[in-house]
Amino acid sequence: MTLLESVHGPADLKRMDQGQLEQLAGEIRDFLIDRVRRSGGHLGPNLGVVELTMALHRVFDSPRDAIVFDVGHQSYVHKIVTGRQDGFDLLRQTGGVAGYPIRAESEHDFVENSHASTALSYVDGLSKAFELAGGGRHTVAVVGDGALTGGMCWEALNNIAAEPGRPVVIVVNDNGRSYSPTIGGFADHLSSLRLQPGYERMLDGGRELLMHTPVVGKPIYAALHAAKAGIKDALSPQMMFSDLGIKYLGPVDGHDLVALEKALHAAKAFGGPVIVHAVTEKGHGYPPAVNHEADQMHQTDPIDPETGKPKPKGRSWTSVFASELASIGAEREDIVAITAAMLRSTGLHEFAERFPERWFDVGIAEQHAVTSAAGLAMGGMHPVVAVYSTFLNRAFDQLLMDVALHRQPVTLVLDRAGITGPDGPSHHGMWDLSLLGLVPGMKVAAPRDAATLCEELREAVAVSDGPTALRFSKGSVPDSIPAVERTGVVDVLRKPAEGGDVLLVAVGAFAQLGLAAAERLADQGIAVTVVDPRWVVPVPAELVELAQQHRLVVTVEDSGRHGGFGSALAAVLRDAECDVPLRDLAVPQQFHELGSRDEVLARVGLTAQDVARRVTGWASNLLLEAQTEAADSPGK
Ligand SMILES: Cc1ncc(C[n+]2csc(CCOP(=O)(O)OP(=O)(O)O)c2C)c(N)n1
Ligand SMILES: CC(=O)[C@@H](O)[C@H](O)COP(=O)(O)O
Ligand SMILES: [Mg+2]
Repeated sequence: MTLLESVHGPADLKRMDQGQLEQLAGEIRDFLIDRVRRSGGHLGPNLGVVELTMALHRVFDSPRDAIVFDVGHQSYVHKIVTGRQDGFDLLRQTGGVAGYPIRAESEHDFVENSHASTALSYVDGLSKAFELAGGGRHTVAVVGDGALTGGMCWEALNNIAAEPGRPVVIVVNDNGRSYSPTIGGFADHLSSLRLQPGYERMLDGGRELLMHTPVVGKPIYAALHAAKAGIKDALSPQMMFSDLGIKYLGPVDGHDLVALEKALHAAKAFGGPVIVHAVTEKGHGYPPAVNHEADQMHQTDPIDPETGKPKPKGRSWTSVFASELASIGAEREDIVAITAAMLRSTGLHEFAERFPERWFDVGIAEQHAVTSAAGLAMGGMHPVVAVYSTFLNRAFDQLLMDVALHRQPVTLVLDRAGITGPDGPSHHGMWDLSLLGLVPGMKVAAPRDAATLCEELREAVAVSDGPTALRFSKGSVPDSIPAVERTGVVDVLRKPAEGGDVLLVAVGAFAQLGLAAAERLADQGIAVTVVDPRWVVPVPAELVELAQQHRLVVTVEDSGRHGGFGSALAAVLRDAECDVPLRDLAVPQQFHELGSRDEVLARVGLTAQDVARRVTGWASNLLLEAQTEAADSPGK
């Protein structure tokens, strides 16, 4: 039996001696590499927190003490040492362990939301609750250097610093990277501290210095800023803002179990808010991850055991966007690009390589990204802000009041729109259409293939009097789904010779699904016209006339039903006094349990077969009614 097989909970860790712990760390790394190569997942981040997580579970008493992981993508080790090794055979899959903490999985898990920069707010609240309940419980936030660039962290720090008596431990997991190298003034100071010669000297012999390092106050980077002048000045007492009460311990070698445990015990004993600055390496212990040039295997797809590489995938929506934006950038100097710490995964890297002065990485700070874009637009630029759909949620007010209210020409490119899959319910891009439909002056396009993505992107950046957005899915993109004709902005993809009974309006990536359902329905004698609206906010007026030419309108969309395209079209038909019945098929407005994109879509009935079955039911009733009417009034 391996040591790892003997670990069923944190208590097993606490019994181990130093030699066993070192051996266990190696076994956990081997376990991670084996399972994540098979399933895909966040290999780099988790290899970087093996020792840190082991030390946390030895020093603190989870779940009595709450350990909260920011984002949560780096919680695999936490799961491994809290009795869930077996679930890794189906990591991030139905029936296995999720790739993020899940409360229903374990009492050791607190936060399921994968949106960054929330952990400090959670521990602020948890620590208040623990104190109100009598105290005696610690709260620990594990927050990455990337997550620390998010504004919520600073809001939380401001509150945590206000109460020096609360036992809040903030472990900064500083590996210098988000997806790409972490940016920003604070990150610079962290890295300057991490890279100062003095840091190495401290590591070698000055451990007691770490334990008695005086306080650093808010803003932390002000004290770290002094690090640029040399490590000794930065840590000298007069530099610290002790009156603000956040003690700073570090930097600590995040792969040295002894140093980590010393620092964490010191933090635990302190009894007030304290930061432990752990310096780690993403991918640590696995050279293919450490040396991975793009993002140190932040996120890997399943690796083919034969080739040792991820299975080849088709051309992605993201790659089509990446090359088209770079082309547009060559034609227009006013086009600038903004990423929130996800340059490559949102496809802005090609633009950035070609126009190094015209792109900005703002850190994991979507709110700032959108309002900064409004400023860039006011200054004469046309910003393109590329974010995953789900992360736009937190920048809604900035879009509404900083961009749209001022009618500024900002283009949002929402990647991973719709059901995404293995990253769970907080990652699905199912809220954007409901939110964007609320914004006066907003224009939203939903391309159906590579050709319409390029076309609609160009149409979007041509708009100069308000915000525009494109939304497209995760994964492979169809090259071209041709239209048989275009009516205004609406593309007709399928037109029955003798006129249609049903008008099927298929939004964006669901064009293929709509066409497949229409084929099934044709086999049953139901004539279906399939159209792609292309621009879905506001609803194209052409759809009213098209609806009036049919007995039934059905909409299919890969977005939340509440406030989605179908409900917006229904309102437009009502306002036009068009009484053709409409049925809207969309993602049910709920949090969808872990599963692949196809599994989740099948669960909610968004497959060609399900759509055809439901349309058959509706159409048959309508046709029956029509026949009955005809029989009841012959000669009419
Ligand atoms: C609000 C938000 N924006 C973007 C992301 C995508 N994202 C997931 S992990 C990550 C990088 C996190 O970096 P860091 O906190 O340093 O953790 P590390 O991966 O280095 O351990 C990003 C940007 C997110 N989860 N939440
Ligand atoms: C944790 C996080 O937000 C991302 O790393 C997430 O895993 C999305 O991954 P994809 O880029 O594969 O959609
Ligand atoms: Mg990091």
